Amino acid sequence: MMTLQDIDWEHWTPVEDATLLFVIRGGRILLIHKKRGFGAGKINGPGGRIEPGETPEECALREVEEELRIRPLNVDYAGLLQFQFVDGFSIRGHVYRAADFEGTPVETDEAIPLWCETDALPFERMWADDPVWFPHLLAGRRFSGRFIFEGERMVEYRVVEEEEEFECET
Ligand SMILES: COc1nc(N)nc2c1ncn2[C@H]1C[C@H](O)[C@@H](COP(=O)(O)OP(=O)(O)OP(=O)(O)O)O1
Repeated sequence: MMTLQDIDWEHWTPVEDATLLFVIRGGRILLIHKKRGFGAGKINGPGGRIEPGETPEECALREVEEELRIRPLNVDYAGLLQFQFVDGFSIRGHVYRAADFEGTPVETDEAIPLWCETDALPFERMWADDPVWFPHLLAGRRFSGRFIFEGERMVEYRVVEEEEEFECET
């Protein structure tokens, strides 16, 4: 079975680059029930794949607007997630948090909005990696994580807190 140590992470290039953006306000976090795309059927943050010519932050804002019709405000970079699947697929997630937003979240073709208390998250309906990095996200810390997945099963992971300056180029 593939392990974290089998991968040269410094030279690792993902098949896909994607984003996640979490609005966290007043003890609640805005999640979505994902209707299509990778991870359809799960609860996740709004987000999606980065398009050519787009920065990760531009993608994060575009995806939230497309999926929930809101505009996040006071956005800051939160972390980086590197997912390697044993079948060869890989995806890198650039994670952002926002302290506020304009508009009203609505259901779209892509997502159903879901406000959750930050101390009662529905991890059983989320990706298996989420419980290991959400504590950093919710605490306002920067983090990075490396993960091996076999299908939807998380085989191994390493998540660390990062310095403020840490950010990744695509
Ligand atoms: C493997 O673990 C993962 N955990 C979490 N929390 N989120 C993940 C994981 N793997 C991928 N993601 C996220 C990253 C992106 O937000 C989406 C994938 O992008 P998606 O397929 O939704 O991309 P779109 O461009 O929106 O695609 P469609 O236009 O076809 O909907 O999953």
